[in-house]
Amino acid sequence: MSTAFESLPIIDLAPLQDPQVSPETLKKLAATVRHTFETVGFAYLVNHNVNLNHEELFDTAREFFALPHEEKLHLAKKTFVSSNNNTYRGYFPVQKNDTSYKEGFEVGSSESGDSLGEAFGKFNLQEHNVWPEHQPEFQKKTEEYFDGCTRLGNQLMSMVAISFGLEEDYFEPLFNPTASTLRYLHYPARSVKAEDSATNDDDDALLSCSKHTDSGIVTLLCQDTVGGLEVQNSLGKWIPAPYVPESFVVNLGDLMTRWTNGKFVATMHRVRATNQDRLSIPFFFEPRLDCLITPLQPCLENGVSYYSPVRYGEHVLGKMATWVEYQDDRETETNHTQITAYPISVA
Ligand SMILES: O=C(O)CCC(=O)C(=O)O
Ligand SMILES: [Fe+2]
Repeated sequence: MSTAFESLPIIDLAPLQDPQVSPETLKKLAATVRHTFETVGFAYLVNHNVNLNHEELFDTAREFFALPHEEKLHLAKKTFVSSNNNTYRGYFPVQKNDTSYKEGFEVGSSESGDSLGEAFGKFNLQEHNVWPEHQPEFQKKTEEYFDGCTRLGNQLMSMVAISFGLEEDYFEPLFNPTASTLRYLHYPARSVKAEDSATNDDDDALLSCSKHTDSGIVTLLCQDTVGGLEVQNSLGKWIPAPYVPESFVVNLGDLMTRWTNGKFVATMHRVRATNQDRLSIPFFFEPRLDCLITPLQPCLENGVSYYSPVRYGEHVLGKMATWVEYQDDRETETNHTQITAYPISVA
């Protein structure tokens, strides 16, 4: 059940980095993780084991978004450039009249291919990544970061397992191979005086990303120093989640609520517009495409399960129908090509 939190808790993962850690200490940490996931659904993670040099990571993101618009379009999903083959991975441009105001580039596991389970629908959820030409460093750094986030995602799921009295490695086979997505995001500066119809939330906040809950399991977000992320508490109040050095912001998606039979909360969040460009890099830690999400036994209430089982891949396809980056609408193609570029300053 969500609560009237006034700030995001900080979870110190140092015990996970200690090879001599005792089972009692792990249990204590697992209980903290569970409590946070049951009440706030959002936290900062510090002392994690991802080799995270924020400056370098954001330089990598900036390098991508600074590519010529035409080069980015070459990597765009088929929804935007019908002659391209990639349907699920790749670039999406800022869209006119969108309630969000962002461009992004998405990659999946380098182990994609046939190993994630069976294929689902007209979007190929297991297609190979596309990469900018002549930028081997970009691919290498992105893949390293993807692997680091995957390790951290697995560690968090082992804390969840311990907290419910399950085997520590209960979730591991369900996340291997993972259908996770790493998304580089660039929110161009947006001012109140913007010509295009800027999005305002019901409290009149000008937004760059409209309010939503994430759809999957666990999100690990790395954000730059600009700020703007806000998280809604149980009273409806928006609580800022500013940059904390070398941390991740962790939050849960709707499927985690389902998996825990309603115990863990997928908390609403949004991004306020600023007059500066903002970069963020969410990593959506997801299971195998064929993983069946059935409420966990220890989460049942007197044996009662409140949610029917759903397969991860099918759930994603259902959600995609509502995501603007996947609207199969020829109008969209015309719309976005009117937007020639959103230059980003390269530091
Ligand atoms: O950019 C952010 O801070 C949040 C992004 C987000 O919520 C999302 O992509 O789901
Ligand atoms: Fe989100």
